[in-house]
Amino acid sequence: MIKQERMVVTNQQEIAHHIFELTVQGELTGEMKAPGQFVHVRVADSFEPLLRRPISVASIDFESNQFTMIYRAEGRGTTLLSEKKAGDTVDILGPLGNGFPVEQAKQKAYLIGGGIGVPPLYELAKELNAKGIETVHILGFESKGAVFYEDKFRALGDTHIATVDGSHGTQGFVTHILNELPKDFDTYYSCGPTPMLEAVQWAYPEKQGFLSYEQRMGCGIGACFACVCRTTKSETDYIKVCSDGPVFPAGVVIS
Ligand SMILES: Cc1cc2nc3c(=O)[nH]c(=O)nc-3n(C[C@H](O)[C@H](O)[C@H](O)COP(=O)(O)OP(=O)(O)OC[C@H]3O[C@@H](n4cnc5c(N)ncnc54)[C@H](O)[C@@H]3O)c2cc1C
Ligand code: FES
Repeated sequence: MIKQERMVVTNQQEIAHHIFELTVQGELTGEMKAPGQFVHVRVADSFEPLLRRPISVASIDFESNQFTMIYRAEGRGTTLLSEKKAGDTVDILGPLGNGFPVEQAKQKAYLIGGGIGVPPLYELAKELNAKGIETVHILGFESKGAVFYEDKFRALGDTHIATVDGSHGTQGFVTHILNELPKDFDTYYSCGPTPMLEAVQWAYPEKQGFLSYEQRMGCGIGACFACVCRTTKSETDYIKVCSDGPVFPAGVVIS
């Protein structure tokens, strides 16, 4: 069930350049169903900025009723959010959308992420590992200073890093790493910039894949049509990324 709750900040820290890890506590956590779901965050108590910011759930701890988000503070809203301290409260609406289908992987999965698309793959990796699925993580960032959670992913499986400027790991994009890796997996999951999702789909036309799309949002609950995309089904068929997605099987969304 979707809830709106003033959740309590239990921790906030900068874990890479302009990248913040924010953990909050409250009953809304208990409603989360799948990795890849997101929440809609009211970044300030003032009238402005009015629109909530969509942020993915990066990690869930049901025992302590806490979940963690990882976000890049770049615009006005996320910069305001980065000023929250432990003990403050944040107005959160969620959980929203449909996440990654964990049950679809059989033995081995590739998790492919780019930039701020990496966070939801962490909870996904945890849940797949808990089910005995081997995960390989292929993660792309701008530069060494923007890399986060490398050790946490390594603790869960084979992890490969690409940076655009070559300051860490392989120079280039995740696709440079994919070209070198065997195709011995049954399912891939991906989240990141749309051109990256397109490239991943092209790389594995024969594999089962699930992609998480990012789209500008208004309501976040399927009521305003701000986030519609066309689909491959027909000229007139549309989906709403917020409520039908953000995760879709490969080959469904025309981006
Ligand atoms: C389903 C989903 C999950 C996301 N998960 C994460 C995450 O885990 N970590 C993270 O850092 N970012 C994530 N994003 C992107 C994040 O929502 C934007 O970076 C953020 O809204 C920008 O807000 P701002 O205040 O920094 O920028 P501003 O420029 O002040 O934003 C102005 C308006 O544009 C919208 N907007 C700007 N950029 C984006 C964008 N890329 N996607 C959607 N709306 C945008 C804002 O929501 C706001 O309404 C996600 C987006 C979606 C749709
Ligand atoms: S954001 Fe309103 S319908 Fe998707």
